[in-house]
This record gives sequence, C-alpha cells and structure tokens, in this order.
Amino acid sequence: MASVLRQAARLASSRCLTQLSAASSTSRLGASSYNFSPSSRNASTSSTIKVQLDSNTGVAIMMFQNPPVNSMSLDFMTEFVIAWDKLELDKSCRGIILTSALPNVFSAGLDIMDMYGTTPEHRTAFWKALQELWLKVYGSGKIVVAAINGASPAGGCLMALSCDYRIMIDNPKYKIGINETKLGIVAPFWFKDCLENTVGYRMSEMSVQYGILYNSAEALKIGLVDQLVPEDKLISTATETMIKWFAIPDYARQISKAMVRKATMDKMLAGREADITNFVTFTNKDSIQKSLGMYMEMLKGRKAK
Ligand SMILES: CCCCCCC/C=C/C(=O)SCCNC(=O)CCNC(=O)[C@H](O)C(C)(C)COP(=O)(O)OP(=O)(O)OC[C@H]1O[C@@H](n2cnc3c(N)ncnc32)[C@H](O)[C@@H]1OP(=O)(O)O
Repeated sequence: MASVLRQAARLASSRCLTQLSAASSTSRLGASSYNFSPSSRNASTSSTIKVQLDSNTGVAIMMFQNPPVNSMSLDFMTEFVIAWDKLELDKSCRGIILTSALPNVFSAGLDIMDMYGTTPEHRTAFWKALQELWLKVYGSGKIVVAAINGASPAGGCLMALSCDYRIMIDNPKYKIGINETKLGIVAPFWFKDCLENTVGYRMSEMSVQYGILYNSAEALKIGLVDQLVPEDKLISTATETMIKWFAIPDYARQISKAMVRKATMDKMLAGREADITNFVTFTNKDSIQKSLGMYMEMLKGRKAK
C-alpha cells in the first residue's frame, strides 16, 4: 500500500482536491474539426504533435499529425513524450484527450519502417521510446480520454487502451484491435495485459491469437471502447466526459488509479530490459524481417490496386 501511495503521490502532478468551475465552456467544443476557443492557451506544436490546453476547463487536446497514417515512429514517440511531459508539469491541466488531426486514422500503430531493415541500435532506441510513452500514458495521474477518430490497429490500440476512457466514432469502417499475429509478429506481454485488463481473459485469448480487428460496434460490444458517437460529437463528448471525471477529487482518483494499474506497470518495469532484448533479438531474425517486408509490400500493393 505504501508503494501505491508513493506512486500516487508522484502521479499527483496535477492539482489535487480542486473542483473545476468552468464546465459551461464545454458547449463551445463541438466537432472533431475542432475550433479552439479564445481561452485556449499554451498551444504548443511540434511537427507531429499538436497540443491545445483550455485554461477554462483544464482540458488539453493532444492531436497526432504524422501523415499519412500517424504511425508511431521513433521521432513521433520522442515528440509525443516531450509534449506529454510538458502537460504533466502544467498544474492547470487536469485531463488530456488523445486524438488524431488526420482523417480516418487514429494511429496505424508502430512504424513498420522503424522495425524493418534498421540497425539493432535503432530498434533498441525505438522500443525504449515505446516503453517510455506507454509508462507515461498508462501511469499518468491525469485523466486521459481517447477520442478515436479512425483506424486504430496494434500500437494505435495500445495507445487507446492506455487511456482511462475510450470514445470512438460510430463508423463500421474504423477498426481497432491487437492484430500483430496477422503480420507474423507477437505483441509483447504488456500489450496483451492491457487488452486483458479491458476486455477480459477469454476475449483477449481469442483476440490476440486471431489478430482480430473489430469495427466500432463490435469494439463497443466487447468493451474495447466505452462509447460510440457520431463524428461531429467526438470532441464535445470527450470534453464533457472529462469534465464529469473532474468532479472526483484528484488525489483519491489518482490513488485508486495507481492501485488498479500497479500490478501491470510493475510487471512491465520488472521485465523492461528483457523486453527490449526480446524485441531486438526477435526483429533481428530473417523470418521476421521477411514478414515485415511482405506486410509493407502488401500495404503498398493494396493502394496500387
Ligand atoms: C517481441 C516483440 C515483437 C514485435 C512486436 C511489435 C508490436 C507491433 C505493433 C504494431 O503496431 S505493428 C503495426 C501494425 N499496424 C498495422 O497493421 C496497420 C497497417 N496499416 C493499415 O492497415 C492502413 O494503413 C490503415 C491504418 C488502415 C490506413 O489505411 P489507408 O488506406 O488510409 O492508408 P494506406 O494506403 O494503407 O497507407 C498509407 C501509407 O502509410 C503506410 N503505412 C501504413 N501503416 C503503416 C505502419 N504501421 N508503418 C509504416 N507505414 C505504414 C502505407 O504503407 C502507405 O505508404 P505509401 O504507400 O503511401 O508509401
């Protein structure tokens, strides 16, 4: 319990036991083509991450803009973590909405080109960056809502699973899931743990083996996402949801969150070095490189048709 309290205290970087008074300003927050209100401030933009923090609401929106498909490259993940750390340190920010600035895709998951034909040193840095990103988002004391506005396979799904609440556009063409086996690769244990924590043992057993990508209605049915909304209500719903969560005193919520997530985080932290070695060794294999190459060709060929 003491370590949970210590963890929670560390996580409690956002202001504690405060109530937000400016819920009324949410009505301005309408569509996924989001118009930031005049009270928006601390806007920061890197080449792949756009952040807007609304000082009235305490809600930050972090948008991915890494065309064409928001793949999680080493550069993208590095910029993500820098932007994330900035928000974590900002006491006026109580919650973060993760969404995409691109149409039709939340995130295509890990950038395959960072795993294919790259050096072991590059892949080590790449995997460390992913671990870092996940530890930050999953372990955050802030409230984190995923506003899923498009496809969200593999690493994109992990990103969503690391949040506290997932809202997805109600559109059967958008798919989400842990589909790694379809690429001939194996999602690491902590991807699986996040899925299992969310949808349960049996569903994750089926899901990770078959590499199932669920459409939005299926994802809602199995609890992979919490809510479906029309496209034009995505950001307003995410903001309203966040403001409801703000009614809970931060400190109590943070300790509770840390308590629930501690075992999953500790397991990953304990296996962190081995996980890097495993990834680099695995992706060194000719057979894995071949699978990744074929998958990239398939993606490109699909477009050519
Ligand atoms: C021990 C550990 C072992 C290793 C574990 C590793 C865990 C891995 C996790 C992952 O996340 S692996 C990545 C999994 N991702 C996918 O399977 C998604 C693949 N992409 C798609 O299905 C589609 O692109 C999309 C996201 C549904 C979007 O479709 P859309 O029709 O809009 O775009 P496309 O024409 O398919 O793609 C445009 C462009 O982007 C390239 N691309 C797509 N996904 C990726 C990616 N993940 N990484 C790098 N590049 C990607 C695609 O090839 C096209 O490129 P160009 O032809 O324009 O050059």
